[in-house]
Amino acid sequence: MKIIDAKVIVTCPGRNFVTLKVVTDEGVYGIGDATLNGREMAVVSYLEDHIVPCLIGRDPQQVEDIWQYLYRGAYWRRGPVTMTAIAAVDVALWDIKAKIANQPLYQLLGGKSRDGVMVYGHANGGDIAETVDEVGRYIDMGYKAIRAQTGVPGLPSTYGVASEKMYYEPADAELPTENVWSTEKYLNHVPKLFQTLRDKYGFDHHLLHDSHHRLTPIEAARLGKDLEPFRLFWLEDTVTAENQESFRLIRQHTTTPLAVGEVFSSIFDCQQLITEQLIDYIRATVVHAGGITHLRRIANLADLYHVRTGCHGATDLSPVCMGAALHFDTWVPNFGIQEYMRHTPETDAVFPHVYTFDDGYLYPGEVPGHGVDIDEALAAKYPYKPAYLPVNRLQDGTMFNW
Ligand SMILES: O=C(O)C(=O)C[C@H](O)[C@H](O)CO
Ligand SMILES: [Mg+2]
Repeated sequence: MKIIDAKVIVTCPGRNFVTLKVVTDEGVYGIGDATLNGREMAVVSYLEDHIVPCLIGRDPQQVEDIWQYLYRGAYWRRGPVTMTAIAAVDVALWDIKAKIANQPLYQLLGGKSRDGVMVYGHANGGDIAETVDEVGRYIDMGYKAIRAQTGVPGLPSTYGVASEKMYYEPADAELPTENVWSTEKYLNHVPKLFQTLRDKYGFDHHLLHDSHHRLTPIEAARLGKDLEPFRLFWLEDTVTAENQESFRLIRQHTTTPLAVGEVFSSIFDCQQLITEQLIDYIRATVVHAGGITHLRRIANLADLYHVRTGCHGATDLSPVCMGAALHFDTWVPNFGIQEYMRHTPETDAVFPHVYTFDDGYLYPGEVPGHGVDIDEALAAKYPYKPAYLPVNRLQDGTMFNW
């Protein structure tokens, strides 16, 4: 069997998605997600100009060898653009392998470790009262775990608070929108949200929160301590993790479980975080961390150190990534949770899929492969639209982390 074509498809059914379709001489094809929010076209070029020519004529069943060829062969290792492009190839090849085997992909990884994949949804509101109502809505939909984000008084906008409640999309403009941030206001407000949520709904549901890389280690330690009485499932992305050892300080001060890693692209971004047991959940994903082949290495390392998985699953990760992630989650022994932000009906129509949600769990489905396809004719009706993620400034104008 040989690869005869590899096509990069860019579509914007409300937001941009980049998809790689790898076609074989026997007619079997595989699909991989290559979406890197706000930097989509860099991955398109990486794939079209530098990867596709190297794929033609290769045996698609040599998934590991092709991964190594693309990773080692580039000489310039790692980085989000490279690893997203490699991930797209990897997932497409796993899809092909599972289709040839006539098995759902999780069977090739080692089979089922659980019946369903527990997911968390995103409840958010402009103020505490609205967020509390939204959490109630998620509980009514069957969710066992809910991330709660609220607007902060005195700040015109806050990360995680959306007008379109079910379909959060932060990449909202042709040039980056400017947001304003105050750590003091945020730190004073967030514990009140979780106090109100636990008072109203009790302790039967998992609650999560995302600080979106805006704190210093000592601020994160304080927030973690303040949130301890409310028993969070996790506190996410308190601190940017370029400096992995900064998590030591947070760890020394709080028992609130810590999650990080949605922007990680390789095992080296989290090696110290994992081996020193500085985190509880690793959020690296199939699409941004080198595909199933590389994410599996990260998860296996994490398993040795009591770290569980909690894959990123925002709307900018396409249904193709979600499908692949659900097969991974169904197999991975040290599974923690899977993020699940729903895609719009327009996106779901472009990417027909067999995964289903029921009572707080997602199920990958039983068809051969990862179970997600692309309707190319429909995709062509939604041309690429430039869209950037916002940037963030402190109240005095200083550039900050978004
Ligand atoms: O889903 C999350 O936890 C996020 O933080 C979402 C990110 O802001 C989003 O994926 C950026 O593209
Ligand atoms: Mg996050």
